Amino acid sequence: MKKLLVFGVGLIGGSLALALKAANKDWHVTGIGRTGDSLQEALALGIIDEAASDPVTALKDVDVVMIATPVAQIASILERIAPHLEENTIVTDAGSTKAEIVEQAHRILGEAASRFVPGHPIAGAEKSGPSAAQATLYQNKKVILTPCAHTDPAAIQAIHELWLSTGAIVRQMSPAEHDTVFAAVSHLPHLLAFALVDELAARPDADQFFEFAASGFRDFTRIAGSSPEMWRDISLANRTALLQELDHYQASLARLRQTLEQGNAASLQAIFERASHARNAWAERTQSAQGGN
Ligand SMILES: NC(=O)c1ccc[n+]([C@@H]2O[C@H](COP(=O)([O-])OP(=O)(O)OC[C@H]3O[C@@H](n4cnc5c(N)ncnc54)[C@H](O)[C@@H]3O)[C@@H](O)[C@H]2O)c1
Ligand SMILES: O=C(O)C(=O)C[C@]1(C(=O)O)C=C[C@@H](O)C=C1
Repeated sequence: MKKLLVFGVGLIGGSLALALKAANKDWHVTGIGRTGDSLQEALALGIIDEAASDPVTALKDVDVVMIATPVAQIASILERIAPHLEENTIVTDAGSTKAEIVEQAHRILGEAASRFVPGHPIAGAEKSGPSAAQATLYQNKKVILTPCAHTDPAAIQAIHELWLSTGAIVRQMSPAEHDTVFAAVSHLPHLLAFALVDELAARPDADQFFEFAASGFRDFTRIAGSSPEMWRDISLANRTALLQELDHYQASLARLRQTLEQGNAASLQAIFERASHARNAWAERTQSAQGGN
């Protein structure tokens, strides 16, 4: 019997529990939450075998601790578990940002930081909570691990194998490289979607706009339905890289605005052709890699 302790049994932690159970019936999963209600829901859905409130007893004989809470909660959870971690317990996380979490883990866990394997599954949705969890969420999706030179290779291997068993494709990066990349391809797009919807919704005649918004608006803004707490925490934790991406985007919008103001059809066409070509080529590559994005 292998024991997994999940802090935060929502979309990401719950999907990991379901995927591991689907791959190997031997996993026993305990959940620790912020509210009793969501743990009861996770129990009822068969995501966890047990709900716990005291991390000290819950940590006994645990093989893997997965922290899948919003990123601003991770440091205080590490502080709660640090004094009670057993020699063989490996700690990992699923946070969407990595540099700040790695720094916190080193500071809080001390020696035991060698058994902290930072991770980030590149799979998700705009839905939250245990009811959104799915056993198949990670199939053919990338998971990024960001260990450092001090991370125990056996711990890295164990977390690598854990994700492989969910059907994921595992890659490694440095925390800084991770945060730079995901500021551009994940965090900025979420900010833009939130900003667009917020601006439209604040207009006195917003209802009319929403009444006629169709699939283009739906595609662009799906992610604005995501958890506000999660995205507040991601934005703040990756603030430096995100501000840089915002600057690039604002410069690009300013160029586009000028082109439009000038009525420069050739320039507009050139910008749209480059973007359309790059977007279609990316979509084809990710589709031909068995849907792995
Ligand atoms: N949603 C995505 O698309 C996605 C993808 C990859 C990674 N992530 C990351 O995974 C993590 C979880 O995201 P999610 O989408 O599963 O969110 P979620 O809201 O579905 O689940 C998070 C759960 O954590 C619980 N929680 C909050 N604070 C807690 C605490 N102090 N102790 C214990 N439980 C606590 C919440 O009650 C909730 O049940 C976040 O760090 C997020 O950045 C999310
Ligand atoms: O599909 C979505 O709704 C997502 O936002 C998933 C998404 C992404 O940006 O691609 C969001 C945050 C994560 O950390 C990883 C994946």
